Amino acid sequence: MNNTIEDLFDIIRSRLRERPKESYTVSLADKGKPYVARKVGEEAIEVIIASTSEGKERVISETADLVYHLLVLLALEGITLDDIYQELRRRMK
Ligand SMILES: N=c1c2ncn([C@@H]3O[C@H](COP(=O)(O)OP(=O)(O)OP(=O)(O)O)[C@@H](O)[C@H]3O)c2ncn1[C@@H]1O[C@H](COP(=O)(O)O)[C@@H](O)[C@H]1O
Repeated sequence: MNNTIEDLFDIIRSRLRERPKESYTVSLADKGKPYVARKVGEEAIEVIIASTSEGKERVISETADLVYHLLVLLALEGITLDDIYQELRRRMK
């Protein structure tokens, strides 16, 4: 359970390398980085809406969508989770 984000990120990166036809990740990436970045913004707005008016279950579901789309964007940027962890650790007081 603890490594779920790492596992999902590995799957996303392997989809982008191997490009299987049925992959949502590949179809998303094919629309271009600006499109993926906008999806991250949309999913963030959906988290806000869920949090202000739709309840905990919807917040969990929309957060999962947000995390997935953010991981796809990071992969397209060539950023690793270690890069993010390093930055978080640098700020840690
Ligand atoms: N975790 C996810 C995940 N979360 C959300 N989504 C997809 O993100 C989309 C979000 O829905 P939206 O309504 O916002 O978007 P949409 O209308 O379907 O699509 P757009 O035309 O707006 O791009 C849905 O189609 C979800 O299926 C995900 N798609 C894939 N994964 C995982 O990513 C990995 C790779 O998946 P594939 O690339 O499909 O093999 C697998 O482990 C999957 O389980």
